Amino acid sequence: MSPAVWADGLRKRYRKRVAVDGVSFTVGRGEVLGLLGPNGAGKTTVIKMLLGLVRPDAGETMLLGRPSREPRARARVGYLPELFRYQPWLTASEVLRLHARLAGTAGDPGVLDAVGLADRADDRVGGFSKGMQQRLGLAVALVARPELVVLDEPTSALDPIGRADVRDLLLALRDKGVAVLLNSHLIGEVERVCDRVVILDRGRVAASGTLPELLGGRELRLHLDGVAPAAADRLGGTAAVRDGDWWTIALPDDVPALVSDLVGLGVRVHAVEPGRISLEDRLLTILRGTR
Ligand SMILES: Nc1ncnc2c1ncn2[C@@H]1O[C@H](COP(=O)(O)OP(=O)(O)OP(=O)(O)O)[C@@H](O)[C@H]1O
Repeated sequence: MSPAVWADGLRKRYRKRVAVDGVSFTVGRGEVLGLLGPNGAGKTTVIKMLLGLVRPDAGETMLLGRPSREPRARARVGYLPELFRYQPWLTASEVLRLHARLAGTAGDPGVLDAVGLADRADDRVGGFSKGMQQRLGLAVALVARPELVVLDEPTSALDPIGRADVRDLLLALRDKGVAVLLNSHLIGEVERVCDRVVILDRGRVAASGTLPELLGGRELRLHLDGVAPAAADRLGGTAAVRDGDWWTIALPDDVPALVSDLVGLGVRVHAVEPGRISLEDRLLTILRGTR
């Protein structure tokens, strides 16, 4: 089956400013991909090129196996834009009916419930709080039962419970085989739900990979006591980071040999575990390294 998103060599320049400079990536069916990067990195421009809302200067995009410019490709795609407003005089269910009709489907009657707005179905959107508008935006993105959902900052206005609800919603979509492209500055949220991450910086892909590829397996944490200078040398000397009885070192090739050497040097080894840095730390390292 063709991937949900296929983007190859995307470029976009606004006057003299290069916004996107050769970006390629894919989103598999049923995969949740996070797009991360600092302000102005080009994330929204990439999303708009994918959806045919901005014309790329170069590069190609396919959605669900069809060129993005074909309306039939976009019919199976749900989109929550970063900035949006619905007609304030319509009720929530009228907004949804309108969008279902525009998509040419009967619409999914369960979406208001899924976003926690079932009890506000007949209220006018003009009286909704920001977070409620964002929930409605999510419902609009989902109403036509899409195979791909593109969400640009879906939780910026949501309270912590709302964010947790959206996380559950995204995981449920993935379980149904729906692909999700998520643009969010909330790194913790991306870390919790995304299978893979693409990090953009100044219009280019600075790094990409699965979370284990980006975060895991590079460090080892050890809980030790009785570390004499010889043992500290074996741990890497000044390269080892010590926090009380916990030591963090670069992952050695042979962990059992290290442990046995430490024991031989009189160290008591209480715990040895893979060190996993946070996505936030990794992101900062990558972005600082590319500047
Ligand atoms: N319509 C436009 N006209 C001129 N420049 C634009 C336009 N849209 C985006 N840009 C420029 O392109 C660059 C990338 O912007 P974009 O909105 O894609 O970034 P972003 O990664 O989504 O940022 P943020 O995290 O702040 O939303 C920025 O330098 C921006 O000023």
